[in-house]
Amino acid sequence: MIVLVGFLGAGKTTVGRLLAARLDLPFRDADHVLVERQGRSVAEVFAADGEAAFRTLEHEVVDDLLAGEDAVVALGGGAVEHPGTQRSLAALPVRRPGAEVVLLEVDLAEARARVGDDPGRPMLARPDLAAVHARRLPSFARVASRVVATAGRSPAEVADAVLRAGETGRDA
Ligand SMILES: Nc1ncnc2c1ncn2[C@@H]1O[C@H](COP(=O)(O)OP(=O)(O)OP(=O)(O)O)[C@@H](O)[C@H]1O
Ligand SMILES: O=C(O)C1=C[C@@H](O)[C@@H](O)[C@H](O)C1
Ligand SMILES: [Mg+2]
Repeated sequence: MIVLVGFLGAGKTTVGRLLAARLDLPFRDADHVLVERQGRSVAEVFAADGEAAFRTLEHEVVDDLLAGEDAVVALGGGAVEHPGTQRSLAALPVRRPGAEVVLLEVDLAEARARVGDDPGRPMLARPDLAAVHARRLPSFARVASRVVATAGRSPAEVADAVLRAGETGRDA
């Protein structure tokens, strides 16, 4: 199992699909599963129930995916904000030997350039998005077993780097 984490716009969904195709594994995206279960968009859940409720729903989805069939799993950009999700990710290599949590790195400016002002990503409306990005960095680092830079790389090049990073833990 490969689990992709990283800030919104890092390319988890895009690269995850490519990796799954290359590895001949199913692709699962926590945001898509949550939306399917809720019958509502991410933006609708944020607007009606708030971010904390979204994180609780997201945690349930992530735990199910981590315990489920072998797959490439893309998480939402804020999944590490939930302490239970952090614990589940930290425990993954013990629960599933060989499983990897891969951090796709992106800085805030690049992330913003990629996603624009997508209304489907309600976190973009936060005036303190820079602080959100900064406070997630240590959580990403704590749960990741591999780290892959995405700046200046196409999604296909990022997927290559994820596969290469298996040997060293870092793709530099
Ligand atoms: N390496 C890359 N270089 C340039 N653009 C990219 C790259 N990876 C993804 N993108 C583009 O950035 C946008 C966001 O990508 P994607 O939806 O895969 O990000 P994400 O990490 O899944 O975000 P979220 O956390 O919001 O789900 C898409 O338009 C995608 O085509
Ligand atoms: O960074 C975030 O907090 C989010 C990222 C997306 O993947 C979605 O999970 C949602 O838009 C929240
Ligand atoms: Mg995504």
